[in-house]
Amino acid sequence: MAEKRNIFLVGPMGAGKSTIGKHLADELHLEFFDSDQEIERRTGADISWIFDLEGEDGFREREENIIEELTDKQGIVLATGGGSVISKKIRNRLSARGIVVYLQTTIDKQVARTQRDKRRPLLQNDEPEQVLRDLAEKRNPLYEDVADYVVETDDQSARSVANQIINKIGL
Ligand SMILES: Nc1ncnc2c1ncn2[C@@H]1O[C@H](COP(=O)(O)OP(=O)(O)OP(=O)(O)O)[C@@H](O)[C@H]1O
Ligand SMILES: O=C(O)C1=C[C@@H](O)[C@@H](O)[C@H](O)C1
Ligand SMILES: [Mg+2]
Repeated sequence: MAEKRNIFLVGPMGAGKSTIGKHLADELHLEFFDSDQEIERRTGADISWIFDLEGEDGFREREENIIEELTDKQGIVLATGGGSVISKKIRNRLSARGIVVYLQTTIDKQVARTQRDKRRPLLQNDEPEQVLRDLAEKRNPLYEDVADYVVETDDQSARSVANQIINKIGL
């Protein structure tokens, strides 16, 4: 990958972007970033708090800025926020600056993987499964549109998904 030295992970909440991204960066000796964690680190506020204070629009603006900045780097693995692809600007930026891998999963797995932690404001309601279905309907075409590679994550450990990505990309 002479001209494209970054790997960007996209996909819905619970697909494993943050977890798999760390394994991938370790294996490839690349630097790891996570847009959600970077926003939290810089603001000193967790994502739910940012949603409360600034609304989703405020969060999306921060997300766009941070992804623009991080994608200026070379030699990174970036786990993006699950909703970041709704921005055309972000999709274009990801495509231009690296290899984009869409981590796919089923709604059932998403529910199982996200139900225990309270970090995701969009799922803090009585019908998280329905929310995930509605988001999938809107966003799956966007993940597909931006992806160079699609990898299914349901029946493998995070570490083996990372290895599968490495094999697929041919690194
Ligand atoms: N392939 C996998 N097999 C089993 N568990 C997994 C797998 N991938 C991720 N997990 C677990 O699922 C949970 C959610 O994963 P993670 O936080 O990496 O998702 P994410 O895609 O980054 O979500 P978000 O968009 O909300 O940041 C974590 O507890 C993680 O350990
Ligand atoms: O799918 C989404 O819209 C989100 C996913 C998470 O990564 C966070 O960016 C936030 O909880 C919103
Ligand atoms: Mg994450």
